Amino acid sequence: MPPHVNSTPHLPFNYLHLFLLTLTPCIALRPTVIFSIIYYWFTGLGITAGYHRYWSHRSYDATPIMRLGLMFAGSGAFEGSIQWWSRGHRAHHRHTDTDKDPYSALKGLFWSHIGWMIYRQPYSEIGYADIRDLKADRIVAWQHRNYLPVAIFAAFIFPTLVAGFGWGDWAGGYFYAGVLRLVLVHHATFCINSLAHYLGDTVYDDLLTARDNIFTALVTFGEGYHNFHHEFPMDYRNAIRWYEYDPTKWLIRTCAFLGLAYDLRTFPHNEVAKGKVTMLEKKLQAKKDQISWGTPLEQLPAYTMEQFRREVSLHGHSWTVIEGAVIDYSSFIDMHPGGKALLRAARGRDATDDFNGTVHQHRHAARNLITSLRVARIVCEED
Ligand code: HEM
Repeated sequence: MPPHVNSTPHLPFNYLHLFLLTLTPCIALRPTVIFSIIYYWFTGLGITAGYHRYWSHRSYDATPIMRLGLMFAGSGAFEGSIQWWSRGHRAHHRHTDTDKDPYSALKGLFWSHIGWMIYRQPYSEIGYADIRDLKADRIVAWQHRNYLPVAIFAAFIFPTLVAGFGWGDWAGGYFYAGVLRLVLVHHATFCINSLAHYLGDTVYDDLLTARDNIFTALVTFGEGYHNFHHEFPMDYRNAIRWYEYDPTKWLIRTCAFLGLAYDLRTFPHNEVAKGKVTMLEKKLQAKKDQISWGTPLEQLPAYTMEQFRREVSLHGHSWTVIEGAVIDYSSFIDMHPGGKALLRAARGRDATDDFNGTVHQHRHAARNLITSLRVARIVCEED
């Protein structure tokens, strides 16, 4: 082998070089990237914990310092003033899925995500929502009056100043922590109106489009348990179990621990359970409706015991009586696990006791089967 030929495979220098070159901007931008991620969460949670769960739904109380923080954070998401946003949101809850709902999911995914902001519905067409409490809130009123400068400062100037003065990355601060972060926060929070009304289960109520879904929760700072939220909007949680993904709830809990938030409202557990069971019953009923359970007993012809016996002896029917119902076992006798003889012996008489344990304690399969074999019902002589 010639001396210059190396048999060990190696990464060609130019590829390695290229790889390191690609990494360089990331390494140089690292503080900006980290800051952008933090600012993304800060402003996103400003919408979910502030605009949404605090001001729109009053699901907890907060100290003035926390309210100021939430106002600043929410302003950085550039989604309108608290007053404007909460008014629309309250209308959305009150008039969900109707023409008065500003972001009705029934108008399509695009409309509920972003269309409602592009093609603005006239203000007068949006349903009424009481916002007197918001108008009386000094922080809300101040932010509403000064919205544009406050939002421009929180969304663009502040992140630019932090990255600029902090580590000299003025352009990165503006672009990554300002513009790009804003676009991402917008779409994440817009998903609450769009995806959260499309994906997932109707765990508590199926009268509305709102749905519970873990994927939507991951995208929306925990607002994806939306069926629960529409059912119990005054609850500070969207996901009720502590471990279920709802960072907004975790933030509020942490703030309560630090003394910044208090009076966290939760809907009584028993009532939440009722909601869930009601829906389970509904789903179960829908499943039951797909199965034939035979003719309902009250719709079958009525015989007295005397008439029943006469019918059997006159026409030779293979009929027996079990729990007040006349059962025609002719189509089943060849398959009866207890054999033909016992069924023949039950012909023309009330075999309820035999069926219920004297001879054999029948289980669900037999009980379900007799609903399809019923041909009449037994009534007392006087009836
Ligand atoms: C006409 C209505 C009846 C139906 C639809 C029916 C149906 C069935 C079914 C599905 C089983 C097997 C599952 C279970 O044990 O629950 C079974 C078992 C049995 N049935 Fe019935 N049955 C009827 C009436 C009766 C009567 C009137 C007697 C007795 C007088 C009887 C005696 C038995 C016995 C002894 C077994 C147990 C068989 C074994 O496991 O070896 N069955 N029946």
